[in-house]
Amino acid sequence: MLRVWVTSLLPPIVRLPNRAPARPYLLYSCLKQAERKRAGTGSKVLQIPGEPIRRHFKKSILTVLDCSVQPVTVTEIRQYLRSRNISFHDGYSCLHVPSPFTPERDTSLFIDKTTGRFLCKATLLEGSWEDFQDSMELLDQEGCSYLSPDLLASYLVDSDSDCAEDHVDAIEVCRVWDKAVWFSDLMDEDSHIIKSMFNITRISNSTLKKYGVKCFLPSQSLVFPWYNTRDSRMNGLKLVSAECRNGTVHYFETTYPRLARYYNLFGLCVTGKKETEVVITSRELDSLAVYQATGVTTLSLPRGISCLPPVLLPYLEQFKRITLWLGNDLRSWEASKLFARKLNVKRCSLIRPGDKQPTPLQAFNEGMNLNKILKASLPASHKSIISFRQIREEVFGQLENADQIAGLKWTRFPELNKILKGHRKGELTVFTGPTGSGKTTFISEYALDLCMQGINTLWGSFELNNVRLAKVMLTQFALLRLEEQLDKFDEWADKFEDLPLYFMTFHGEQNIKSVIDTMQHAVYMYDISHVIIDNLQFMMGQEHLSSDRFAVQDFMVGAFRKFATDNNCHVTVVIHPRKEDDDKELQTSSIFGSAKASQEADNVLILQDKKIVSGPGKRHLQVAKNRFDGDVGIFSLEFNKSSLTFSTAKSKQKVKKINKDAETTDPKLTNDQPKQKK
Ligand SMILES: Nc1ncnc2c1ncn2[C@@H]1O[C@H](COP(=O)(O)OP(=O)(O)OP(=O)(O)O)[C@@H](O)[C@H]1O
Repeated sequence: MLRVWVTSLLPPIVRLPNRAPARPYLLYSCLKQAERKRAGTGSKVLQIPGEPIRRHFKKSILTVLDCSVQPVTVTEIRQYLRSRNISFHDGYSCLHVPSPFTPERDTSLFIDKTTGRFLCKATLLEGSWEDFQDSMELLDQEGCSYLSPDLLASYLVDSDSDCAEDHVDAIEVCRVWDKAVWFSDLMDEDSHIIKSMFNITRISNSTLKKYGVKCFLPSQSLVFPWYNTRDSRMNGLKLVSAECRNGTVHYFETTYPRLARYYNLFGLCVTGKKETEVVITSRELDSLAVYQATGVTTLSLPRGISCLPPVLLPYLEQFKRITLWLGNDLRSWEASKLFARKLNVKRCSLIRPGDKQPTPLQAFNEGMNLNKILKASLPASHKSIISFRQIREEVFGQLENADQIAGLKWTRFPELNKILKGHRKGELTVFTGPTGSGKTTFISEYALDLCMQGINTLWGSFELNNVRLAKVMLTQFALLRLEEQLDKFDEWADKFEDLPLYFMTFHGEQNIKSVIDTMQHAVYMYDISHVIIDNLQFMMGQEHLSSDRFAVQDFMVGAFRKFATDNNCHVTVVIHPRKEDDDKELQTSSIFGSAKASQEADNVLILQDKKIVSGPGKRHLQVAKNRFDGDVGIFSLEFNKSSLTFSTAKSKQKVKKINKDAETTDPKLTNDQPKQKK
């Protein structure tokens, strides 16, 4: 089965005046002749964004990672290409290959070195590594020189629900674009008011026009178009509106299509094919500022610092030098380091946030010399041995931004912020609690809270199936008993769908290697920064039954620790305790096989439900280890059965410091076999 994403093979649904929308059509092909002969290639590594996944929900609610395909390495890809005498050029993030979809067979096809996914820039056909191999087989079978659109079209089937969604989007794009006006056509006074709202009074009308930015007067929004690189038709647009509340201006973005399917590298339509240097920013207005101040080629990312979708990498292959200037806070700095790895650090340099290096628009508005800031960018590649001089600025940045270093704060668990200080990238959190005490329910809300603040989250729920987990999360998200208010389902499900939330399809016993491979893949594809594993017992596997289970557990905790550090990604692992003693609360030593493993975790959280609990439903959350600043403590949680949430109890009990030395080890500990929930 070949699944490809085509933006241009079918006629557009609605035509815009002059420019026709070419919204991506999600197509499923039935390449019966090219049935896979190779074993294990029947399913996909990843769900294509926007694809309808769960039929029993009205709309697709889960973005699922299907983990059944073996990851491909760049060596295997190269070997395959050589074995078929396909010439290729080794690019920065992709291999450049002659496209089997164009008669010219020019090198317009890009194969991602990490995932094997391909994109043909000439036809905008997209697919997996298996799809590419199938296409090559089909080429042989058909005995033709290339796979023409006519030939492919006969194998392609539309996805009705996406077409319907595309149709609605295209109408809206058309309506907004038609009504929007150029700044040069506005009265000076109107133009000034709107520019002031967005702090762009210094951006000229000609810069705005060059980049196709219009103004949509009914909502006083800026309109950023998304043009198709192939034929300059319109794929969609982004509307940015400003609203003043309590003296502060808030900005809101709406995209067509919805954000998960919005892949606009803004500025690409005005970028020359021969340009070799580019500045990448996180906001369209920053790109306008950089361009106007310096004249350099500049692009901005479709979803800011939250992700760099690999599907965009082929468009950046032409650049020999990339400067990432993503913002003026720590999260932007973290994102620029992460994105540089995807882009290939050798060609990247980064602008470090600081007083003298604010966001591009701010720097431009303050009359700073942007060329000078660009010149001061730091190479992203670093040697393994460095001197303090090289990291001195970074140390200063950490001290200067102490609050940001402490991590993202939970909005629903202020007590947790008091003890743990926040959620930080690259850490490993181990979470335990007695059987059936509400571990999954709590950790679901704990992760949802962060996800709602923009933390790209990947769930590995091996015990509870994804539909049941999503039902819990959706209830916690809506803070409503949705089964009694089904009429509100769509409203909440629509909002829920926009969260950067992904699920692995694993269920039941799993092998740690395939789980780690999938996590690695998800980090690359979706810039995941928080992975939740619920729970570790499901990775113990049959092969380990004879060996010491605690040693195996230690090994796995070590593997997650390494993953968290290597990928600067937070991993939260749920672990069942060893034998529980009804009279005693759990402690760190109730969890692990050995002290070595407890050293691996940065944070240890325990959901307590025994001695210190007075009423039904009451729980306490104990922070038993906190490597960041050593503070440990405990606070009470109250369970709300209708919203399935653990709001922090408003009791007088303050955060209590716990004496770590009081912990003892229970020598009579036994294994706790995992049970799978239906
Ligand atoms: N504090 C609570 N009071 C009462 N019921 C709760 C509480 N917390 C969770 N529940 C309910 O208890 C059930 C089990 O919760 P959950 O699956 O989160 O527990 P768990 O600790 O993950 O279980 P297991 O040990 O089997 O993994 C769910 O139906 C949940 O709604």
